[in-house]
Amino acid sequence: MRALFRLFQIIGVALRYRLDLLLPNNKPWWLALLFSPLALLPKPAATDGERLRLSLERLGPIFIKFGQLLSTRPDLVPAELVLELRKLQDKVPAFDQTQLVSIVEQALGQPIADCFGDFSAQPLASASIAQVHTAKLHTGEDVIVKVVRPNLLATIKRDIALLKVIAKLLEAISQDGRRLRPVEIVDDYQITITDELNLLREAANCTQLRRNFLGSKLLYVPDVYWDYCRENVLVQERIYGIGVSDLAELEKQNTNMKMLAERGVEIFFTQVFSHNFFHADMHPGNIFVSRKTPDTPSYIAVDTAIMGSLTTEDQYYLARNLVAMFRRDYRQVAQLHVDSGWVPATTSVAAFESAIRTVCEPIFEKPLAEISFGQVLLQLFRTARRFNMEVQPQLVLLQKTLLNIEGLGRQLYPQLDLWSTAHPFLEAWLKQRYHPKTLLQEIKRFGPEWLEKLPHMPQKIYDALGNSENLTKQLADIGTALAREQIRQQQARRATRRHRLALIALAGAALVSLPEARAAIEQLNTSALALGLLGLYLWLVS
Ligand SMILES: Nc1ncnc2c1ncn2[C@@H]1O[C@H](COP(=O)(O)OP(=O)(O)OP(=O)(O)O)[C@@H](O)[C@H]1O
Repeated sequence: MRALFRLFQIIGVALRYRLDLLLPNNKPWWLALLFSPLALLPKPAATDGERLRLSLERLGPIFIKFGQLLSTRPDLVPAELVLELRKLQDKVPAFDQTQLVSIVEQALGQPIADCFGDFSAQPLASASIAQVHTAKLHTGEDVIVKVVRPNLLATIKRDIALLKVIAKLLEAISQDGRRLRPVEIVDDYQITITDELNLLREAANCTQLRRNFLGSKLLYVPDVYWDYCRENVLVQERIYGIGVSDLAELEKQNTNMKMLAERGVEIFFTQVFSHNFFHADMHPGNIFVSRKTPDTPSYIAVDTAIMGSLTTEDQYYLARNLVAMFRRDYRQVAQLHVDSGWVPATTSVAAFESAIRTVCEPIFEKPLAEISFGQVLLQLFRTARRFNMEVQPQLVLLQKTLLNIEGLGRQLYPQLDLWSTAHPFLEAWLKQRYHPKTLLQEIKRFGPEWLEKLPHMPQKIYDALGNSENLTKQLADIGTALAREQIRQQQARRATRRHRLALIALAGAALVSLPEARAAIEQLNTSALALGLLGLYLWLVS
């Protein structure tokens, strides 16, 4: 019942903001008929993007977050909508204080005062999924307490189910709608938002990221207090950095902006290639700059809910692709896409190469400091999609993060030359991958596993041979059935021909035995007779 009410609410908002005008032009007749009365209404003054943003804001946090996700998919969503959706803010009112206390106490199984010395009921931040409070542990450490909003799961489930219905409808009504891949976007969203609900997952990601950068000059990750972490409560060391978008404050302490921007890029590539574990929600609200050593500045990252990692193969192909792209070796880029299996093996490498060249040449004509790495990848994936590249969620996540990092870096230091920072890193990584030392390490790493499997190998080979024998037999059976069917069809064709021959012979005998018919035949000229005989012959053999 609630879902039905919500559906009507969504339809009401969609009509109010004339979202029907956003639908593709080639909609089916019944839908056009359904919307035809709306044509009588005056044309709205606001742009498509503005109306979409306002309607999402009206539908609440789950839709706002969905809009934010859409804004990170310029590979699918038109640029005008992306710009407008980026304005979506999910700052929502804090939830009731008594509810807050009861959630924390229930989760931790003890009164708040027993855990924290100084718990602030006033949130430091309040977003759609969770809100963050400050506190002090009895041992003296300053911490933040992140608490998931109550009753969120049911709301998310209901809203996502409705979003899926809308997405399926959009896919069903037109080809343009399908091209936007709405179902895929909603699925992606479902995974992201459900992951964000589980703070134990975020805590585990945080611990791993912290370990990866322990002792690093580039990035600091706050510690997690595991004793106080539950699925809906996270307690973490409080950090006191400068927000990365607070340029005035950064300038005030004479931060080395060039180094800061370059270190951002270095962190990204270290995470993707050295650790294979990257922070995939790098928006400015989650990144801080340490107040220590402004001449060699370092970052602090929070909110590790969304992390990405690639398969070893994707890591390798990505590195080679980036290097080939920047050498403008489009043939190799196309070939790598085929070799990696990102596009089907049947793809014409020449046609793909030409398409990549068409989109990339205008980008590479610019000076290096103006080239957007993220845009290059975006254009590449867009082109690859036309060649049936399967969507690789982790690669999309990576490309989105790269766009974020780049945007951030250029804000700090507009002349940032990403390629000069990234290139040596990628070349070194590729070289190191084939270094005998690395191979030895791999053997050491996987050696015990291989040894473990070795005694079972003869049995496995025997089974595989058995399976292949079965397969051969099955193929032989299929072959026999096909041959039988062929023989049956041949026999049927022969029988038809015999019947037709008999029919012609009978008709001929009848014609010859009738004097009138004989006279008529004699009247026919040779070409008509030849044509008739040819017709009879074709009928016979058809
Ligand atoms: N360890 C911390 N120390 C100090 N401030 C923090 C810490 N963690 C989070 N914050 C503050 O709280 C804000 C929200 O935290 P966080 O991003 O983890 O929550 P969120 O609900 O996922 O928000 P959003 O959806 O906007 O990313 C951060 O932008 C930051 O200002």
